[in-house]
Amino acid sequence: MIELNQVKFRWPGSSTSVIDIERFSIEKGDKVFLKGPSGTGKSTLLGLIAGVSLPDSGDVKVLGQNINHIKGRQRDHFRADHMGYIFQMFNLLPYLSVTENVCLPCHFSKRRKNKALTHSPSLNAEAHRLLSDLQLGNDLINRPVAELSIGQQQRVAAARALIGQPELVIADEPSSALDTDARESFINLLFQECNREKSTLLFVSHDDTLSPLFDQQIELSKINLSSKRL
Ligand SMILES: Nc1ncnc2c1ncn2[C@@H]1O[C@H](COP(=O)(O)OP(=O)(O)OP(=O)(O)O)[C@@H](O)[C@H]1O
Repeated sequence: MIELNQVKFRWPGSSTSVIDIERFSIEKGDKVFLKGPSGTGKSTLLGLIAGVSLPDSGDVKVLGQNINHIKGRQRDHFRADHMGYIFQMFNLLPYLSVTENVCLPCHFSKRRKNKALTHSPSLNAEAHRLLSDLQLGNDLINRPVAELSIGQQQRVAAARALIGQPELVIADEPSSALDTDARESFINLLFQECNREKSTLLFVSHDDTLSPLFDQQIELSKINLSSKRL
């Protein structure tokens, strides 16, 4: 599902690479918990895997496709078709409603739209199914997303990543603003949706109590030569 070879990445203006990974791979269907101290490059690595950032050298392959060799717009399409991304800052569109935000990936990807429609009679119905499983009340679904609490926005971001069952779900600190009960239903839904289509889950968190739930736990410093130099 994911294969990195000799990948180096340096942020503009920085004198050293934040990512320096010789080899790293994740099998299809695996649920992987990625951890490491703050500022060591976890979000940067997720951005490279999603093709949001491009490495200075090396290969990043997702589903056998070398994504740093795909041109800009095609890369955006590839991401929309195959990946659901829960960003640390959510990246929701504040002027759209909750339902509109969740359905958004299906407007960029026919593949995701068709998959969503195999589960529910309409995109809105599928969005509402996911939101209801995430315990987000019906009264909120038509509200502008900016009016929601941070924990509620986090669940909208999760539903948006899961709609249309992408093969790869990338989650960057997705449960940090949730209380214990909401966190449990959040993780359950994430696993249930990923199991349904054998989606791969790459989950970054500082909450170590969640790590035993995953198939694999990876400490970034173990694979990243740059962390070892810090
Ligand atoms: N857009 C950017 N421009 C320049 N430097 C950046 C940018 N984003 C991150 N960095 C730098 O890259 C390093 C790694 O940051 P990153 O966000 O990947 O760490 P992280 O492990 O995800 O941290 P946290 O656990 O706090 O979210 C940091 O030194 C950070 O300052």
